[in-house]
Amino acid sequence: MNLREKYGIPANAVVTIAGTVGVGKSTMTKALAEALQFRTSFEKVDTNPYLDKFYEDFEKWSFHLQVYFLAERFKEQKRIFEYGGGFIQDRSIYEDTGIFAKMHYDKGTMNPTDYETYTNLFDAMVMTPYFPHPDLLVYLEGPVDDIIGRIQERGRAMEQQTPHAYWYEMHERYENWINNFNACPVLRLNINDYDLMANPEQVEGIVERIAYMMEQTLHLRK
Ligand SMILES: Nc1ncnc2c1ncn2[C@@H]1O[C@H](COP(=O)(O)OP(=O)(O)O)[C@@H](O)[C@H]1O
Ligand SMILES: Nc1ncnc2c1ncn2[C@H]1C[C@H](O)[C@@H](COP(=O)(O)O)O1
Repeated sequence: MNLREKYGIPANAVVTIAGTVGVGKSTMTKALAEALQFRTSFEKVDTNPYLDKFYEDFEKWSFHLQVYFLAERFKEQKRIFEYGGGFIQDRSIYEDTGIFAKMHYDKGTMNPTDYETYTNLFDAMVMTPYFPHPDLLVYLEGPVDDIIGRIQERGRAMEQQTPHAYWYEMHERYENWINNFNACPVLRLNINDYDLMANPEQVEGIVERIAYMMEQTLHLRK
């Protein structure tokens, strides 16, 4: 019996992992997918044709990058829908608009017309049958300096060269964003409370909390 069966998590569940850059989403996605025998939906960073350019010149590439991410995430959403669920998704589509696009618009590195075009496109795309909300959003949080340390260690040059002020601002925005998020149920996990790299067996406790949360929200919906 795998952990999904042990804790009664539906085989068609969709769990999305959210949190700031470097917090540990991909690591969590892999661990949960293995534990639950679910498929994964990852952000593809290495093949993204805009990401490097974006970090070099936010103003020039913000719009291109957001449209690219939106298309990629929508394709993934469609794939999840076609398989009938059973997925762990690395980053939610809500963060693209609620964190990244908004942050660059507010900072003046995405112009107002582009921002309006992007948000119109986003609203039109997510309001389709291909866009069921996830059953649960697992939100990873932790001290910003620890997270910056992980970004430095991971070694993506474009992120290492980005001023720390960018990560501080993003971290603060994430806090505000999650406190107001209500598109689906949320399970908050602090990165100081588990370490899946040193102690992979801790995934079971996380699965248990996911199952409990899902059961509670199903009861509430009945
Ligand atoms: N528990 C942990 N302790 C230390 N480093 C970690 C831990 N979990 C993840 N990392 C490392 O932190 C970096 C960022 O993790 P990752 O899962 O890629 O984050 P994200 O997908 O949120 O950007 C990676 O180099 C990863 O190996
Ligand atoms: N919507 C986005 N806008 C700008 N940058 C983004 C967006 N989504 C992801 N990113 C960046 C942030 C990181 O540099 C990489 C991958 O993110 P990660 O949190 O490490 O999975 O893409």
